[in-house]
Amino acid sequence: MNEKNAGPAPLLTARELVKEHGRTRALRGASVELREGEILAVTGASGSGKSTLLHCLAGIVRPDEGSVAYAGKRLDQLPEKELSELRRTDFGIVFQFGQLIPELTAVDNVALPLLLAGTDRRAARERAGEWLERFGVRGQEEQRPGEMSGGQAQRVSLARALVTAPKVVFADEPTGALDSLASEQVMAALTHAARESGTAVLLITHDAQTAAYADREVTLKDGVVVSEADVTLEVSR
Ligand SMILES: Nc1ncnc2c1ncn2[C@@H]1O[C@H](COP(=O)(O)OP(=O)(O)OP(=O)(O)O)[C@@H](O)[C@H]1O
Repeated sequence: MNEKNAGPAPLLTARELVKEHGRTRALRGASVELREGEILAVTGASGSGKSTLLHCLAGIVRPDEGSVAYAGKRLDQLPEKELSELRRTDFGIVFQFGQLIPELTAVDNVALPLLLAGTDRRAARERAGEWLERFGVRGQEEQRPGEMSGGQAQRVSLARALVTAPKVVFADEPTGALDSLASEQVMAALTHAARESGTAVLLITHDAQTAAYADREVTLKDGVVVSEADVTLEVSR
C-alpha cells in the first residue's frame, strides 16, 4: 500500500471484502479506501471484480465477508431502510449506458432525484437546468434520451448524479459506450464538476485515457487489489 502522511481523510473504506455470486468468487479479500474529494479509478481485466466492488461500496449489495465503512457507519450492517436513505442523500450513480428514463426530457430526468427528495417542481427544474448548463447540454433540455447523442445523454446522466450534491459519485464505465472525443468531454465535465463541489468519485474503467483523469488508481485482479498508485499523468483539468 502507498502510505501517505498528509492528505484528505478516508471517506469510504472497504476492508477484506469477499463476495460470491453463486459459485463464482467475485471478490476475495479486496480492500480499498476512497478519500474525501478524490477521484479514484478502479481498473482491472474483465471479470476481476470491479463492478462487484462498486456495488458493495455503494451499498447496493452486501459483502459476504469484510466491512464497508462510510462516514462512521458500517454500510454492510445498516438496515435496508437506512441504507437506501443514505444512498439517496449521499451517493450518486452513473452507469455505462446512462440509464435515463426514456419518456422524460433531459431536464425532467435531472430534476427527478430532487422531486423524490421533496423539492418543488419549479425549483427542481431550475436547478436541473443549471446542472445541464454546467455539463454543456442546456440546449438538450427538452429532448428525450433517444433524441440525443451518447455523449450528450451521458452528460445528462452525470448532471442527474450530481444534482443532489452527493458526497460520492460511483461511475461504472461511464465512457464505455462512447468514442474517444465524447469520452474526453464526459470525463472533463465529470472531473471539473466533482472538483468544484468536493465530490469524491469512484470510477471504474478499462480505458487508460479515462483513468488518467483520476488522482489515484487501484487495480484489481481475481477479486483482490494488486496495485495502488497516484496517477501522475496530467491531463487538462
Ligand atoms: N449477478 C451475478 N451472477 C453471477 N455471476 C456474477 C454476477 N455478477 C458478477 N458475476 C461474476 O463475478 C465475477 C466478477 O464480475 P464483475 O462484474 O464484478 O467484474 P468486472 O471486473 O466488473 O467485469 P467487467 O469489466 O467485465 O464488467 C465475474 O466472473 C462475473 O462473471
